[in-house]
Amino acid sequence: MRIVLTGGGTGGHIYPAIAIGRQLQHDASAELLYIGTHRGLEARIVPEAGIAFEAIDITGFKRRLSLDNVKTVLRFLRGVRRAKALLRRFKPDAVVGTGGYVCGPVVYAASKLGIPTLIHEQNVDPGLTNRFLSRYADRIAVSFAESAPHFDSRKLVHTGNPCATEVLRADRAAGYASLGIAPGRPIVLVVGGSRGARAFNEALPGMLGQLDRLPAELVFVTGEAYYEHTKGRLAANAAPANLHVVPYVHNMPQVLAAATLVVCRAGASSLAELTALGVPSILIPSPNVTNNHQEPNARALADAGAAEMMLERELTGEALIGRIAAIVGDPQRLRRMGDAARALGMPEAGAQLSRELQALCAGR
Ligand SMILES: CC(=O)N[C@H]1[C@@H](OP(=O)(O)OP(=O)(O)OC[C@H]2O[C@@H](n3ccc(=O)[nH]c3=O)[C@H](O)[C@@H]2O)O[C@H](CO)[C@@H](O)[C@@H]1O
Repeated sequence: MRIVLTGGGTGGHIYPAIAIGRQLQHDASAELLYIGTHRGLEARIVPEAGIAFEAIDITGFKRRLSLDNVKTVLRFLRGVRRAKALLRRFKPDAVVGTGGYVCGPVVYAASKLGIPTLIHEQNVDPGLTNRFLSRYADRIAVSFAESAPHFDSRKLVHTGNPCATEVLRADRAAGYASLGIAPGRPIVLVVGGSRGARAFNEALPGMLGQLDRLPAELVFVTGEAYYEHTKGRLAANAAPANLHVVPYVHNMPQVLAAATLVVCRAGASSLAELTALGVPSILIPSPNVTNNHQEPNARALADAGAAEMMLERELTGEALIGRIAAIVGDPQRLRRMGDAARALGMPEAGAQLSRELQALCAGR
C-alpha cells in the first residue's frame, strides 16, 4: 500500500498526519510520502520522523480580496501541476490531507487524477482548506461530531483525532517521577499550549495568595519564551511549596496521565489527549487563532460536562484559582467530569482511520 500524506503549517495539522502514517505502516506495511512546504514546520518534523518528504511552493488565501490573492491562485495552479508530477511518480493508492493550505493543491490534484482521497478535520469549525476540499475528497473524517453539519453526510465518518491513540500507553508513575511529586498526590497542570500563553503567565502571580490552601500540587508550564520572565516575577513573591514552574513538558502523555485537573487552551490535539485519558479540564480558548476556532472546540467538551470553559477576558489569577479550588475540592464533580471526558474520547481513532483508508483503496 502506498500513501501520500499532506498537511502543514502548525503541529496541529502535522502530528495527526504522522499518526495516520504510522498506523498504516503498522497495519498494512504502507510506504509513505509526505508532501508539505519548505516554510511549514513539517519540513523539519517529517524528516525527523523518518518519513520521505517532498515540498511544493504554496501560500494561503488572504480572507480579503487583494492582488496577493491573484498571485495565490497562480501559485495554487503551479502547486497543482507540481503535485500531479509528484503523484504520477509515487503512484499512491490513496492521498490523506489533514488541513493547512498545502493540502489544497495536493488533494485537489489527486482527485483530478482519480486517486482516492481522505481529508481529516481536527477542529469543530472546519478550516478554509478542508471546506474547499470537501467537494473533491472521497471521505471526510472528523474529530468532533459537531462538525457534521459542515459536510456531506454520505462522505462523513466520525473517527476522532489519531493523536488520541498515542497517549494511551502513557506511564502514570513515570509522570509523577519526572515532576518529582509523590505518587498519588493530586496534580493540577496549567499549560498554555506548545508555545505557552502570555495571559496564563500574567495570571500566575494573582493565583499565589490562595495557592497554599489548594490540596494539590500546581504544575505551571510557562512556555519556553516566558520562563525567565515568569520565574523573575515569582522570585519577588514567596512562592508556595506546592508550585512547580517549568518551561515545557517533554513527556506530556505521562504528565497528563498523572493529572487530576488540567487548565489549558482548546487546541485539537490537547482536547483529543484529555478525552482519551478521561482528564477533567478548565479550557481557556485562545482568542488569537483564525476565526476564534478554539471556542467551539472548548464548547463541545463543556456542553458534554467534560470541561468548564473560561473566556480569556474573564481570566484573572484570583478567578482561576477559585475555579480550580472548587473543582479539586469536590471529588464527585471531578469524577463526573472525568467520566464525561472519557465518554467523548476516541482512542481508537488511528485504527479506525487506517480501516477507512484500507477500505477506500480496496474499493478503487
Ligand atoms: C495556536 C494554534 O493555532 N493552535 C492550533 C494548532 O494546534 P497546536 O498543535 O498548536 O496545539 P494543540 O493544543 O492542538 O497541541 C499542542 C500539543 O503540544 C503538546 N505540548 C504542549 C505543551 C507542552 O509543554 N508540552 C507538549 O507536549 C500537547 O500535549 C499537544 O499535543 O492546530 C490545532 C489543529 O488544527 C488547532 O486546534 C489549534 O487551535
